[in-house]
Amino acid sequence: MTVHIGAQTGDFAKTVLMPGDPLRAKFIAERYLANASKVTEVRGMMGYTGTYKGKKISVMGSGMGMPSMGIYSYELYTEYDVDNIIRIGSCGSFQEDVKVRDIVFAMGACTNSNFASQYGLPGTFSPIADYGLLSRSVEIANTKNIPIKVGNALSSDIFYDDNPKAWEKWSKMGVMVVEMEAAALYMNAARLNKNALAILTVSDSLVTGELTTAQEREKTFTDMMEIALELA
Ligand SMILES: O=P(O)(O)O[C@H]1O[C@H](CO)[C@@H](O)[C@H]1O
Ligand SMILES: O=c1cc[nH]c(=O)[nH]1
Repeated sequence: MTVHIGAQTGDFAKTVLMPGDPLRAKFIAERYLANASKVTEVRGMMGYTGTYKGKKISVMGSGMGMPSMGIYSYELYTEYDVDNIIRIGSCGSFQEDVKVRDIVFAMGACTNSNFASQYGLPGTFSPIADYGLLSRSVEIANTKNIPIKVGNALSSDIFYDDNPKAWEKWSKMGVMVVEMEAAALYMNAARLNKNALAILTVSDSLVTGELTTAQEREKTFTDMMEIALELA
């Protein structure tokens, strides 16, 4: 047990799927996992372990933002011997050709957060996905005939930006989407010699203003969930 996770040693699988929303974790456990049992619910951040096609898999919410993902991923890697964390999140599109419901694999995660300052590096760090997880996820998507995009994401500390046009500068640099956790996950994985990947579904577009509902974000982004389950 940790301060933030109520599970016992051995309760988590080597691979944990992590949506931001704990209700998306519950949905995945109920819909896809056989013999799922709840292993933690401290602070309402539900985590479950069960099997998918005979493989032991866990799924747990990360909460929103880099501090929350920073805490949960660190504890899973260091206290529960987890090797792989696959974030399955929603994101906003920065590009005209990245449409609502498209799936984006975050090869890199730019950030406006100060998370990396803890490492005291003499320069900037580029948080990147594990290549093995990334390349296998591309193969899985191709096999399933699910179209995907692979590219750069922004992990932002800010959802409601004082400057509503701030995203346009990231867009000019080819950054595809914005979300709020991948960079912290990638940095924890790098520092702890573990593996991570963020698979994202576009829930809204900063370009067009199109939006999906909270319920759609919880229950309908199933292609992303199924790719992550095959990858685990
Ligand atoms: O749908 P999730 O995984 O929570 O991801 C995105 O949604 C939340 C903001 O609405 C942030 O956590 C962001 O990263
Ligand atoms: O962080 C996020 C997630 C979804 N949509 C956004 O615009 N931002």
